[in-house]
Amino acid sequence: MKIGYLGPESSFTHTAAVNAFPSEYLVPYRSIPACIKAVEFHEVDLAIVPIENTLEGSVNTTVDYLFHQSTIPVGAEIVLPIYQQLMVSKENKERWEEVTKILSHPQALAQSQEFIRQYFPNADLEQTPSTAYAASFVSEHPQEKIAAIAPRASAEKYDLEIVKENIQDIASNHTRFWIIGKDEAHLPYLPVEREQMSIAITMPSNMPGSLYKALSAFSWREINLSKIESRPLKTSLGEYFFLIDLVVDKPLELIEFALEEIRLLGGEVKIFGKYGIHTIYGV
Ligand SMILES: O=C(O)C(=O)C[C@]1(C(=O)O)C=C[C@@H](O)C=C1
Repeated sequence: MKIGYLGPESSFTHTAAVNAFPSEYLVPYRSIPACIKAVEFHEVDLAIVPIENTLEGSVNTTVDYLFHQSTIPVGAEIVLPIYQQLMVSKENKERWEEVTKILSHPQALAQSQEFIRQYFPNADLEQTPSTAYAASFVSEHPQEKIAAIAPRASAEKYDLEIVKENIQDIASNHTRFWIIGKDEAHLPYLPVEREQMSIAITMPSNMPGSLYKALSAFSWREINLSKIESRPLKTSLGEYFFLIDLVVDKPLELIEFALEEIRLLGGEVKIFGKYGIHTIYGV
């Protein structure tokens, strides 16, 4: 089986992929849309993409692409602890405080903003396609006064020196990843903690209390929501869809009835998938 991921090797997504699929063939891609397209064009069987982080919230690129441009189902979720490290070339390890530019993926820069404000308030911040890409760039430009924020695995892979450890704004930082694709996602090495369903609903714009009415379909059936968030529909100002995660601890029929009730109210429902959540520990 071929599994696409946001590369290069040693990115957080790569770590999630290695833990989920230790013996499958992993294929790196340069962006999240490229990973999703690789599934659509059958270049890979499944892909793994980040969906949400404790500190920074939803990964909008993933949410928007899956909502607007794709019908690929979600088959499983992986939760990975995220520790950000500041790393420089071996040549710069004694003078890391002179760094004038920090490179990383926007999510990693945002997750480390308190650290950056405290230690490098004047540094330029440059966004890269992934954390591992930032680390590889630093290793290719060893003389430049630049640093990368990336995983420990990237420092090992690109022979960089970690000069400040675990610089993310909170100790307990996690990212959720979705495994997407038509094929079933079998993860024999990672036990399922619980089941969840993710959906997007769009309610008629001129209906007072439409969100309240939609949510009551879950409420009176005692279906628990673990997330609700609005995203722009990209049609006009004030038009949104709602991304909702439902806890699946009751018969599925009950959820199906609730979704049917929302449709009868005039709402549109897109089901991303019903899937198991697997947490990776000790990485
Ligand atoms: O850049 C990486 O290493 C990634 O795998 C991407 C990504 C993300 O998009 O959220 C994954 C986990 C971390 O939250 C930071 C970055």
